[in-house]
Amino acid sequence: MTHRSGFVTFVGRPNAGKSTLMNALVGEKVAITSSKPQTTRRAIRGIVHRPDAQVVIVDTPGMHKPRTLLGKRLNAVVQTTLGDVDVICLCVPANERLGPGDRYIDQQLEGFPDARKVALVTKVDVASRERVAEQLLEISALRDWDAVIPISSVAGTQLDVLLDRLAALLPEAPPLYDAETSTGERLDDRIAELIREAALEDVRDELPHSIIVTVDDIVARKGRAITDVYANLWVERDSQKGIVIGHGGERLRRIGKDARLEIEALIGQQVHLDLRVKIAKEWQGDPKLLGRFGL
Ligand SMILES: Nc1nc2c(ncn2[C@@H]2O[C@H](COP(=O)(O)OP(=O)(O)OP(=O)(O)O)[C@@H](O)[C@H]2O)c(=O)[nH]1
Repeated sequence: MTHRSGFVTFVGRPNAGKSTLMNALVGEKVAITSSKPQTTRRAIRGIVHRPDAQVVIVDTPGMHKPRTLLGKRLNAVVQTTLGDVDVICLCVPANERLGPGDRYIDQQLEGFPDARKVALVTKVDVASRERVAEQLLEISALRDWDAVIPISSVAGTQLDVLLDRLAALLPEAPPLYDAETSTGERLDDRIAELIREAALEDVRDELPHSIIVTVDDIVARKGRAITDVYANLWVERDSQKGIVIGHGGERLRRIGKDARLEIEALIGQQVHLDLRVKIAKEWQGDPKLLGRFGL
């Protein structure tokens, strides 16, 4: 049997469902997701193992016109990723009309002539059959795709069809990762992301973009099945600190508890989470701070 392996990435507007799709294909939460746009900040790898193929999925931030230095850096992450992959899938949600944002991203794909290109109409579970059909026609008109596939990550619709197509588009090569590996992410980065996810779901408006999480230390307690995690949740301004902490510390406790449960599920052990809220003044526009945060 021939074995294929290679890299696939999903591009699309913020909130198109890219991270959710990667998790559904990998079968594990390797990327956090949220209803807030621009959740993904790094190129996160998730690995799908099959007997005949290994599909390495690189999740990228959503592509958009940048407004901050952070936005510019996120776009740069996307550009670098696209230059390195075998297949690029453009994701367009079925429940939103194809717009200038999608066309802009489609045009960007011209810069990567060597990659195979697939169009995905996502979230078909929340659109009528007519709408899905319409969207398939519109996206088909954009270019000569290697495949056009309607899918739903939430309902699990056509994910097997998608994986078959992706595997077939990859070059013949031996596996790149060993069979146990589901992600290229480090444990501290995964934990920081789980804390950020818990915080994102709990705050409104522009605050999600201002939040970043760092992990100082992960320490297994001697002789006990419990791990101490020391983490910081950074915001940009004093007023935001108050919002995250909440009335009498209520919101921070809730975020901490939600995050702790997710971290426990990840490491399979009881966790004590020490979470501090700190201020990194206007970090989204500060090159030094962005560098310190690894962005
Ligand atoms: N109904 C439905 N909702 C979905 C589906 N896929 C994703 N979503 C929802 O759409 C929202 C955005 O999903 P994400 O996977 O975070 O989107 P993304 O494209 O990675 O977003 P960015 O990180 O902002 O680029 C979340 O609330 C998901 O639950 C789907 O197949 N069906």
